[in-house]
Amino acid sequence: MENDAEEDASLDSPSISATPSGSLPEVQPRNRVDRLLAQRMRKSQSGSALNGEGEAAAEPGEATPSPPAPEEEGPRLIVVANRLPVSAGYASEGKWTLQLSAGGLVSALGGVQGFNTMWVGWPGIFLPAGRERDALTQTLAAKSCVPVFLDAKTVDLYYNGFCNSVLWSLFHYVPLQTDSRLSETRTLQFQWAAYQEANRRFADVLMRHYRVGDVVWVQDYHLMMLPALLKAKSVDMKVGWFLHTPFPSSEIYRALPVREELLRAVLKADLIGFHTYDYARHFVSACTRILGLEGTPDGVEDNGVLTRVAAFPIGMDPSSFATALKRSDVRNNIAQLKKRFAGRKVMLGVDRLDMIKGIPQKLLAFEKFLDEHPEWCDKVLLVQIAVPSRVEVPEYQQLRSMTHEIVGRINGHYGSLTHVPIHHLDRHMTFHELCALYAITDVALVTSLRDGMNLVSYEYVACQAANAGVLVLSEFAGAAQSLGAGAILVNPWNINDMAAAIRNALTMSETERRQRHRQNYMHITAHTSQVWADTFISELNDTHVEAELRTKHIPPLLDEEMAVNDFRRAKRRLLVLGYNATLTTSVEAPRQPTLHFDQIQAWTRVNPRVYSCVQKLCADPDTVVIIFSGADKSKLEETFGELDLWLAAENGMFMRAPPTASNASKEWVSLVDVPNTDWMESVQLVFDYFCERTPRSFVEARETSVVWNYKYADSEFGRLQARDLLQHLWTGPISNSPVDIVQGSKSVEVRPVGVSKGLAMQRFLQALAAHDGPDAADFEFVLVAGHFLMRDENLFTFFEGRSLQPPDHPHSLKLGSLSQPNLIALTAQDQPYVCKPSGFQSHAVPDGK
Ligand SMILES: O=P(O)(O)OC[C@H]1O[C@H](O[C@H]2O[C@H](CO)[C@@H](O)[C@H](O)[C@H]2O)[C@H](O)[C@@H](O)[C@@H]1O
Ligand SMILES: O=c1ccn([C@@H]2O[C@H](COP(=O)(O)OP(=O)(O)O)[C@@H](O)[C@H]2O)c(=O)[nH]1
Repeated sequence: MENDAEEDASLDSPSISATPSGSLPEVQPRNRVDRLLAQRMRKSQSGSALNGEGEAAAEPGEATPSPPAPEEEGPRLIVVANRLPVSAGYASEGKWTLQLSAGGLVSALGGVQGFNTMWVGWPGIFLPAGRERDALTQTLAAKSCVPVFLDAKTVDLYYNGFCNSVLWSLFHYVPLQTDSRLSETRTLQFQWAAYQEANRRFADVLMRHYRVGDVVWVQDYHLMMLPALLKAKSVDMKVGWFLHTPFPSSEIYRALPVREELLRAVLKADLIGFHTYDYARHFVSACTRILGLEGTPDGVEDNGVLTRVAAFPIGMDPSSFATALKRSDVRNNIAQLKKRFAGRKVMLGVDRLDMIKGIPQKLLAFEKFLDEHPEWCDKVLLVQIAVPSRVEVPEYQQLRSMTHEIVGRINGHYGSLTHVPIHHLDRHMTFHELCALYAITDVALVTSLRDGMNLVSYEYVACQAANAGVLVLSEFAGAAQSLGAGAILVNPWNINDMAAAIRNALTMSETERRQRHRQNYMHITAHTSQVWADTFISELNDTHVEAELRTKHIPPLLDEEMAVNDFRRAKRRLLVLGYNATLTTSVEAPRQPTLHFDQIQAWTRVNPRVYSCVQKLCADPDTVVIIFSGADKSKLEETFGELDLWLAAENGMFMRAPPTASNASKEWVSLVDVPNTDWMESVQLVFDYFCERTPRSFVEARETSVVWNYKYADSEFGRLQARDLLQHLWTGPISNSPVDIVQGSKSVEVRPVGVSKGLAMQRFLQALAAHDGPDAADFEFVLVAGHFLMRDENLFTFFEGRSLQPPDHPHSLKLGSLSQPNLIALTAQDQPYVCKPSGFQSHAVPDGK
């Protein structure tokens, strides 16, 4: 596309960054975070000299990007895209012309105002370091653009190769091609290496310009590694990623050889956006099925860290088209075109010449229509703009030949001396030429085989206020989900259906046309590119603040010595201890393919040193100990039954008081209502089936829960099996049962809904007070140590911010260490407490206590 750059963007293009004020957008504050941001925005707006002087905002559709504002105060929006909104052309020594780049991404972002925006991207030209590169950099700086220079080889492998032959194809449901030559395999490796290298170059350039507080918005499939690279350099950076193409079904995506690397890298962003809910759902499903992560209604969760995933349908700027249609040159153009095509209906196609746009299918449907309705032959014509795109890629070159062949055939067959059915233009139109064409068209044909959104359909609607022309729209374009009500939807693979749709559109009554147009017009004016950008950025700010708040919940490392002192000083103490992997000695399971839970039970032993420490602690009348475990009652009883401590089995489902506690019996009591367990048998059957398929995994069947554990299996294979197992469970035995599925690091547990350690802890404290008197639960020191899962074990939140002391007590509870993700510790002192992942055997039991 960059090759046919002719016009100067300053004369004939929508504004790409009309931000004379350099201000952030005024979005309606929705919550506390929004209000804070809105305050900041107002501050930055009032500080803006240009705004303060009341300079008019640039006219949409006409203005050039605003000058850079490197010295301006306040956060900026940094848009990082493969391509800058302008592509460079050499004029003369030290002089460069800039041409607006093509495609919906640039059109949409061009319609966005109100941000202090800086662009980072490739300028579409190869230049060695030196005077000319410096001159171009300066020219671009005047448009708030920062170039990332790439060499020809990198662009070929990264852009033509990995981006367009691999990712673009696959994301549009075109299967990856395999060549029998060994060199082809190497090519993919080189392309992948170049893709990573190019992403690193973008990251390096961005980091040279980034200022703390800036919002970084990464665009599209070209830069999927960028969120990870940026976060590695600055963990606090606000990073959003938006995909402009479809995200395919995980069944398609999983064919990609580097599927995991790309997913993991984009997941580092704070917010991930797609055009439609379907694409977002596909992405979440790819993360759950390929990475084994958990999909939630808000996004994807990895060990307690959430990446927000949501749909943000893009739009365009209808006002720039309305303004353009009033210009005298555009009106003259409209008049000329009307005169030229008088007496005939005009159909229009505007596409980059791309396989996904379904241009051959459109032509074939037109041919079919003419064949079936010869009476229309000299009464209708199709203007097809096929903008050259990615001209270096062989598939695009083949498409061009094929398209020309079909056009030639149709024109040869159905044309006459006075009429040419298809006006096919292999060229880029200027914005104002396009406006005129849109305005005189009776029927627009958008026949994409797949399309992220398709803004041409929006633009057509924007220019049809007078005519109320008909939009024939592929059901495979993202736009079908927003403009489907007013358009005639077609399956582009069904040529007969499309031919019928053409007839329907050409003969539709004016009343119906106006009704359909009104429907679509309402949509495009409500869902503009401005709304899209404002919503995304506002959501990104919120998400980032929420993530920071969550991170603050992760306590700092504890100081061991201080913890011991705190323990000594405290008058009353509570120790909440896990069992498995906290008090036990780890053992290597024998290398046999089949393992049974009974065997595992037999090997699992409490570390003798730890046991004697726990014994001493229990003997202390001021220290209360409770062992909190997923294990069943019998195991806990057999191991700790003689000690003067509390036991909570099956994650708090059952509790037993110490044998010596006053009024205590050796009876287990249920902490929550004993649930219906009708589902257990069928779940166990599924688990058994997976045990057979997964060597060295085993099933633990308890009274009210069942666990499939693969900690001794091959971890990679186990993870894949766990993913499959989850699918089986969700669609099978538990689909209507009152259960929770809890995914551990190497296990899957099904348990009654609502059983949680937080709730059980609350019941335990009540039981303690009932047994030992109302003061028994007044602790000055609390330690919780165990390999508790982050998501389901809400012990953390139970203690967090809670003072077990009377309000005037000097000690408040404080969160402790996370020296290992699953190990938590709390203390009642001001200073945090140390607890090592190896358990607390080395330090938690002070000598002489
Ligand atoms: O930069 P190119 O390789 O020349 O390609 C042009 C752009 O094509 C793609 O556009 C997509 O974005 C539109 C706006 O969101 C959407 O309506 C359309 O369906 C997509 O195809 C590509 O995603 C961009 O990155 C390119 O710049
Ligand atoms: O000759 C042309 C053809 C297209 N476009 C613009 O290119 C964009 C195409 O965006 P769309 O979302 O339809 O598809 P994409 O090309 O991004 O896949 C639209 O804004 C068009 O106005 C243009 O400026 N000149």
